[in-house]
Amino acid sequence: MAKILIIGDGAIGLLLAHFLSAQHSVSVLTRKSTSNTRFYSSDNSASQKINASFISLNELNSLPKFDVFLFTVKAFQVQSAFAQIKQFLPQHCSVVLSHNGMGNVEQLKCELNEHQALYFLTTSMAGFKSNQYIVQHTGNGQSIIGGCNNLGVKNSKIMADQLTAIPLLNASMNIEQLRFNKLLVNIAINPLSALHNIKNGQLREPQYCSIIINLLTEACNIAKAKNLDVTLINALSSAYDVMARTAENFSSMQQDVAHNRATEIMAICGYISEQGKLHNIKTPFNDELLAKIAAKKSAV
Ligand SMILES: NC(=O)C1=CN([C@@H]2O[C@H](COP(=O)(O)OP(=O)(O)OC[C@H]3O[C@@H](n4cnc5c(N)ncnc54)[C@H](OP(=O)(O)O)[C@@H]3O)[C@@H](O)[C@H]2O)C=CC1
Ligand SMILES: CC(C)(CO)C(=O)C(=O)O
Repeated sequence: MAKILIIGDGAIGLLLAHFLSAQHSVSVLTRKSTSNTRFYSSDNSASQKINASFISLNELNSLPKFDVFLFTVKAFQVQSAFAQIKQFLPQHCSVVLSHNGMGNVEQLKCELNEHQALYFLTTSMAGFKSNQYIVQHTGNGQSIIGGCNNLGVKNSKIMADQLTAIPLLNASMNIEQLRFNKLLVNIAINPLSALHNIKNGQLREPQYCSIIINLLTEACNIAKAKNLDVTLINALSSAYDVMARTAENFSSMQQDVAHNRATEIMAICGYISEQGKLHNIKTPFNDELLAKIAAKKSAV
């Protein structure tokens, strides 16, 4: 049984707390009340109490050391959350990041020692919070974990076994490729659904076809420059497949914009724009969408 600290009690943090607490001792770092009970709810069954301790930052000093630190905050919150937690990392531990979009891994790699393994967890499970203390589990999907530094790559299978309470979890030796594949889906769906205030399935209408092709063409040019194995036809096919499977859902970015919250646009189209500058590749469609979504709410 590992001692796991989940940083962030959002939808994904609560879903993972629910599943992992079946096999491990789980604490969840929250900025909200620590005394309220949190609940997990799914379509077919009654709500269940999440069997984890909810703690605030100033309680961390007095707790025994954790083995695993799992960051389930938004992409643009990782650096500040990590800065708060760094002093509590033991010499030997595992750090796991889980968010949509790119970024953060290179910065965190430099902050960890050779005994601190770094992993990335991508997940297609879906949930939302119906209030501050209840998570609704709305979709079952695969989760994949892969190592991001030497120790993480070496131990990725062991880590997947340790976190096997997460449904449909597998290990990958090429997590960067998988992250990029997920990025392509998010580029095709998130900003356009947010801009036009529509459900994912509505993006299959013909008027969105050319912009989706242009956005993904730019992203594929970046992937090639990074020697990743990506083709436009596969990127389009995955994006339209997810649109069909999540046709009735609003994307996370649509929900962020609708609730006037900061979005993850910098880690999605912003990443393509930034990499375009680095590799001298033009990315006008991603640049334009980045500007339009950033104008709605500053993400940083
Ligand atoms: N929800 C989903 O179905 C899916 C989400 N994802 C991705 O997973 C990531 C998390 O998503 P989601 O759970 O929906 O996002 P939320 O915004 O619901 O959760 C993030 C949580 O982190 C908390 N937080 C941020 N910074 C800190 C900090 N320094 N210390 C403590 N808590 C902190 C926030 O607290 P506060 O409320 O106080 O700001 C918030 O509760 C995102 O990248 C998302 O794109 C991926 C697949 C599916
Ligand atoms: C896969 C997709 C697009 C599902 O809505 C998603 O990851 C999101 O909304 O952020």
